[in-house]
Amino acid sequence: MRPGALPRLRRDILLLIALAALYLGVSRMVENSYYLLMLTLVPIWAVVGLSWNLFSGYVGLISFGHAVFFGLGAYSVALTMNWWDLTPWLGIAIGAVVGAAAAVFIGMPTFRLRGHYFALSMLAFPLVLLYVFQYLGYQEVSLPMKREDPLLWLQFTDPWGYIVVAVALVAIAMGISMAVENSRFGLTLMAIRQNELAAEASGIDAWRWKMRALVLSGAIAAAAGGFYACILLVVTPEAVFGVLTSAQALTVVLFGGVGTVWGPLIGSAILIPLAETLHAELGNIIPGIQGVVYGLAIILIMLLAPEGIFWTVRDRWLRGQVAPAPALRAADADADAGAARAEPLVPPAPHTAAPLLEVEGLSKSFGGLRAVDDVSFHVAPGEILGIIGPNGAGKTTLFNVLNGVLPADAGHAWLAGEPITGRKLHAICRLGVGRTFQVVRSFPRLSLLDNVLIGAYGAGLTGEAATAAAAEALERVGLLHQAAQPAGQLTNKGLRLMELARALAGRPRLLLLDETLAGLGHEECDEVLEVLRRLRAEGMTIVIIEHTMHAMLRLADRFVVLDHGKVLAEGAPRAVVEDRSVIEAYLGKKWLARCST
Ligand SMILES: Nc1ncnc2c1ncn2[C@@H]1O[C@H](COP(=O)(O)OP(=O)(O)OP(=O)(O)O)[C@@H](O)[C@H]1O
Repeated sequence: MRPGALPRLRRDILLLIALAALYLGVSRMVENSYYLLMLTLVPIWAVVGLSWNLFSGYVGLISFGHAVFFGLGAYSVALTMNWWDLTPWLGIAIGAVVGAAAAVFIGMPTFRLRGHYFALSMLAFPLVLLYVFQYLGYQEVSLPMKREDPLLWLQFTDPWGYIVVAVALVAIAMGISMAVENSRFGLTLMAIRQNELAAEASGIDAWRWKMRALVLSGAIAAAAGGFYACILLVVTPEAVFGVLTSAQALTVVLFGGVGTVWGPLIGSAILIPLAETLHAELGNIIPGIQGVVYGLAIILIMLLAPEGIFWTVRDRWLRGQVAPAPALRAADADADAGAARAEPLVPPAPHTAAPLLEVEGLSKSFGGLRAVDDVSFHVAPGEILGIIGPNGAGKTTLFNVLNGVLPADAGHAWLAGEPITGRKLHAICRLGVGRTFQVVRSFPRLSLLDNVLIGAYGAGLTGEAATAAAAEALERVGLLHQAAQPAGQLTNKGLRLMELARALAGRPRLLLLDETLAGLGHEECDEVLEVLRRLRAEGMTIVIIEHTMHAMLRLADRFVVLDHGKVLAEGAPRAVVEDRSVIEAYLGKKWLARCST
């Protein structure tokens, strides 16, 4: 569980129980059968919305095709009842398994796609299944009437029975969503949504987590579809695989609030009654009025509250309130973690003459441009190596190849003898390569502590051990007192130190720092240098790209100079900055004049 999650979870569960009791109480008083049906549909669409939110809301990949899971669930119940006389309870369970399996098949080819390409590809799956089920002759599958045992066959004479089951279903889906949101799972998904590359560079296997989210989401949507079949008693491809089904799932979440358990509930509670009531009153005059309601809802929400009602209301509520007190002290977290965290945050430098990082003949081209050209160097344990060179020399590309953001065209690199080239970004991080970026990659909506926790999770830590590692990393960079602050509110210095802490929480053996001092004032620069020196004193090995030469001269043990992708010079800092070729290619005549005075 995430730090500080328990009180929030308790409060949310109590609120959920109160709302469920209120809903059941109010619906008990309703007698009109159409409105009873509407009151059954509200929780069902909330469940579908929750399932959509579990994937698209947290991961950030918009799905236009959740009808595929819903439809498979509906057909699972209808067909298993017809073929094998199975109770819908079993049919719903089978549907959930089918939905989860479908998620794996859908996720495998589509996770390569980004943004609207992913969204459009998802649209194809329910459309394909719609025609497949029509072709197979399942245009209209009725559920056999079984009135003898209403609870077993989910065929109630009192329509309120359906509402009770629907509320139970939404409570389960909410429980699952709350558990996800307050756990490592949810935090990891939110990090992937806010900055996938940063999450990967922190050791998170984004593909695997996305797949887990889609499997869970598919299973829940299918369960909702299964119960929907029990209410309608007839399943047709258009009703369950149709575009309106996916649109409804998406709309209730966008309207209520994306990335929160309450969003789908709010969206469903407002939009379903609105659409159904208008349909009942005006359906004869304006056929398809529901589609109009959902379309208008999307337009309105995009204009007035783009993140949904929940976030707009919450942000207004919180505006002007004082930021919460610091979440924890590192010492407390350490005590909590007990024996769970045995390894130190900065591993002692090995007593060996062998290099920690070896790079041999590394090359990377973009079309005809050789950004990194046959680069070789090594870094000793505990050393700080400065990579310098003019703009466009290939420094960042070198880092990108070293930590797996880009594949190398040629050459190899080893970390403590283990090959790292050819491995994936998160795998290289797990081997012990921590990275910060030239343009800071934070998770802006998450607190500082949560940002750094991602680094600990990426290293495979969980629970108290992860919290302790994150708190210790924040303490090392001097940010523990701001642990509860959202990263989006940090200054440039704060963000750069946060990235450093996130890399440290993953217990790296080697840190790759890309222009960590960029944009900092003199005093801020000194503060960050002090943090880096302390890390070096503890044995951390660092490779740092930096243009601020006066800082580099005070920090680095050795320089490698890159120019046009090639190593131009290498050696002790003083010798390198007095090298004529380096002065001509990078430092300039002003530097020479300054050195000679
Ligand atoms: N994804 C890319 N696609 C095409 N060209 C790229 C890409 N990334 C970098 N380049 C080019 O490769 C060269 C090296 O870029 P790189 O960012 O590695 O240089 P750098 O030394 O880090 O520069 P700076 O000091 O300005 O950050 C540049 O000419 C750049 O335009």
